[in-house]
Amino acid sequence: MLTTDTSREAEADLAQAADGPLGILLAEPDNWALFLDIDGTLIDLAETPDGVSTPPGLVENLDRLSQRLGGALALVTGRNLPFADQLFAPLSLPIAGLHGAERRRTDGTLDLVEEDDAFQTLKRSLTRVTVDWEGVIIEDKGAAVAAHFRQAPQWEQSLEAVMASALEAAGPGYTLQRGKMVIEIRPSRASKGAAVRAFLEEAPFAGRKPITIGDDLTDEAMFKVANDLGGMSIRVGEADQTEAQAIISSAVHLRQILAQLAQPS
Ligand SMILES: O=P(O)(O)OC[C@H]1O[C@H](O[C@H]2O[C@H](CO)[C@@H](O)[C@H](O)[C@H]2O)[C@H](O)[C@@H](O)[C@@H]1O
Ligand SMILES: [Mg+2]
Repeated sequence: MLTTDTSREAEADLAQAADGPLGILLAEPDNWALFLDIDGTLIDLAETPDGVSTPPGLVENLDRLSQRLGGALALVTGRNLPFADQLFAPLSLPIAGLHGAERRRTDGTLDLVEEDDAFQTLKRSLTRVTVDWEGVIIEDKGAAVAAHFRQAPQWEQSLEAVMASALEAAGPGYTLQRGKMVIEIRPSRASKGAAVRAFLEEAPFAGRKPITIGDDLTDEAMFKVANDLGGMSIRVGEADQTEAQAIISSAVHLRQILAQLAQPS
């Protein structure tokens, strides 16, 4: 029974869940691994980075689905690990954070990035330079930093210039990452695609084909990996250009499909 969004479109999505692109998870749960982006995919976008919330039932459904897949379900996000973890507590799923640069494996071991003094100085300087730019938010994620302009699109060009010169100061270990109303500097050592490949070398992901689901530019790297490995790539929401093989219309609809897939059979 649907508890939210009873539109015809949503019901059609639900009816198609078993027959649609994700129905394969029910048919062959031992053959597939699921890699899920967070913002704009599992949870709805909000005006500010801290303004997001986890919809009721999502944690329980992810837990059930993970069990159904023998644990082969991982989050792959631009967030840092502590923020993502508090969104899905008490679950502690395998996860790649900072766009793939950091990982927590299924066995709980961590692969983290140390931020150095120079990067801390750079983040402080970004905050100082933009302090009077009303609506701009600098999100400190440890070894990555995001400059948000969702509430202040008039600052986009200025932020592009500031982030470009900050990237030069950060040096070759970092790269620029564009996203929805955001410009980020993140470690260049791994992408979301590389994180998916790394998970696929480890139990319980090894030997399975990946299904990657995301909504933004950063997710294109994991779409490409899924396509290259004979898996499946799904974009949430329409995009002018994407490597994804299929589209799911919104995060709401994806959650409804996941809820159905998570139901006991
Ligand atoms: O890879 P994701 O899990 O999708 O994370 C990507 C970025 O998401 C967050 O920013 C985006 O969501 C915010 C909250 O809805 C929104 O206000 C912002 O405009 C979006 O760009 C997050 O703040 C970033 O750190 C993530 O990298
Ligand atoms: Mg996203």
